[in-house]
Amino acid sequence: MKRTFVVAILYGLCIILVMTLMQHVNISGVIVQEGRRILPALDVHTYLFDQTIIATGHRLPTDMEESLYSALNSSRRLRSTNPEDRGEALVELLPANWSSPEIQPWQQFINNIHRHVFYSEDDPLVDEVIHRMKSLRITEIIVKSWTGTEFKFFFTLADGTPIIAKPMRLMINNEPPPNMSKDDFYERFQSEVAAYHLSRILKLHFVPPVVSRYVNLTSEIYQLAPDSLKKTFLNNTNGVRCFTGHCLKKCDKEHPICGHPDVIPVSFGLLLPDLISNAWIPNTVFGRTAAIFGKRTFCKELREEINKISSASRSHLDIVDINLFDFIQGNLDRHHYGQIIQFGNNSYPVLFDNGRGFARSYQDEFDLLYPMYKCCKIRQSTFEKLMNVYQKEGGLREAMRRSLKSELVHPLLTEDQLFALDRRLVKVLEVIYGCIGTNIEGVIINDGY
Ligand SMILES: Nc1ncnc2c1ncn2[C@@H]1O[C@H](COP(=O)(O)OP(=O)(O)OP(=O)(O)O)[C@@H](O)[C@H]1O
Ligand SMILES: [Mn+2]
Repeated sequence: MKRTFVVAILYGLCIILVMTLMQHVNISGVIVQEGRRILPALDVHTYLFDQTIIATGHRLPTDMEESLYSALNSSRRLRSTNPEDRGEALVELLPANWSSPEIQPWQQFINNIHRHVFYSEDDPLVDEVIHRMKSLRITEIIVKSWTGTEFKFFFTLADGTPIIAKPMRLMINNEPPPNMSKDDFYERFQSEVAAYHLSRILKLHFVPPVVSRYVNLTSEIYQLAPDSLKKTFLNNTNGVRCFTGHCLKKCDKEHPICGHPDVIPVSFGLLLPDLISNAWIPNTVFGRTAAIFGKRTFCKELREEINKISSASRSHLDIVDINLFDFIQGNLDRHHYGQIIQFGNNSYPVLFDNGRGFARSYQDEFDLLYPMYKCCKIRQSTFEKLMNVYQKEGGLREAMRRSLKSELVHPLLTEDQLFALDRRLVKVLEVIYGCIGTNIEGVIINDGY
């Protein structure tokens, strides 16, 4: 009897010991937080990566929030150790005529690109370039032999600013249905503009300036169009002006590009002429290959893939930035990593082609977060930027709404798309929270950028 009692006591003590240990030990390598509400790792995985589970919350639970603020404070100490290195300016690597005194703002913008800083948030030049892109007359329409898949215009504005322009194909509330492949859906000019605003709000400056404008297909396009483009204009029906243009996909009479009746909204992106090379991004980088999910060597393979794209030591953290940027805008179409030729493959990425962002506001593309979830590294400045936006009154959604007010075309996003932004920001922060645990320095990295 006495023996059974002792065994029972010992057994009970063992259970208490194991339970205490479990609170402190990160069994799965994913979540560690003493005394806080924790989801078991397996559930976190399902929660994050099962496409059918969509969080409805736009705020973090209070305990997670507190924990992230405290991680932010600790990580600020990491920051001061390594001041930002801009690297050399592009003007130093361009031919001498780029530094003549008469150059226009768009050329100054290009000159002022640095190896490690595309443009600075407070640079008045950016606003001047944008102002001109919105207001200057189109003086030339160029037909390019390389035009990607869908139709686009190439314009020169009155001060020489080169523009890559995508006309409206669909209203922004026309989202791809659940089972449609991304390649079968149209690009939307609204997404090009909104993605630029998003990059400015998040202060992840890798998207060149893009604005929206109304263009008259008769007076601004037909009058100036080269013959090859003019020939694709269709007969006016009830005054509605349509053309097909030339491109690989959807440039035929079944998919005409039409004005209302001859005015059409268009995105104007600043074209960086002869400055860009494009590296193909393999699927591993987006967590998009199901075969590697859960593989122990995932992060090693990811690093190898990234090294093939860029030799820059910053590139792993750049990829994390790109992925979370694409996750927040719901863009599954990132396939290239733009690099400034003059900097070789050692600089930040330049992200063009956001035409398939803001795609499914009702769905979150968790695959894109897989590399961050799995390798658990994020740049300190990015973490800080995300937290700053999270703390803003009205969140990312209101910041975006305010920013888009400066555009000439409305609406560029729907309410659902604006709401999705905060939901996804919260998801990104949850993944970071899951990574940090007690290992702030191992997860939040200050690489000086
Ligand atoms: N602002 C820019 N400055 C310089 N080059 C650009 C710019 N925007 C796009 N490009 C170049 O033009 C190519 C095609 O543009 P974009 O990717 O937007 O078209 P797309 O029709 O979506 O092409 P794809 O079908 O390949 O996705 C880009 O890969 C890039 O090389
Ligand atoms: Mn594209």
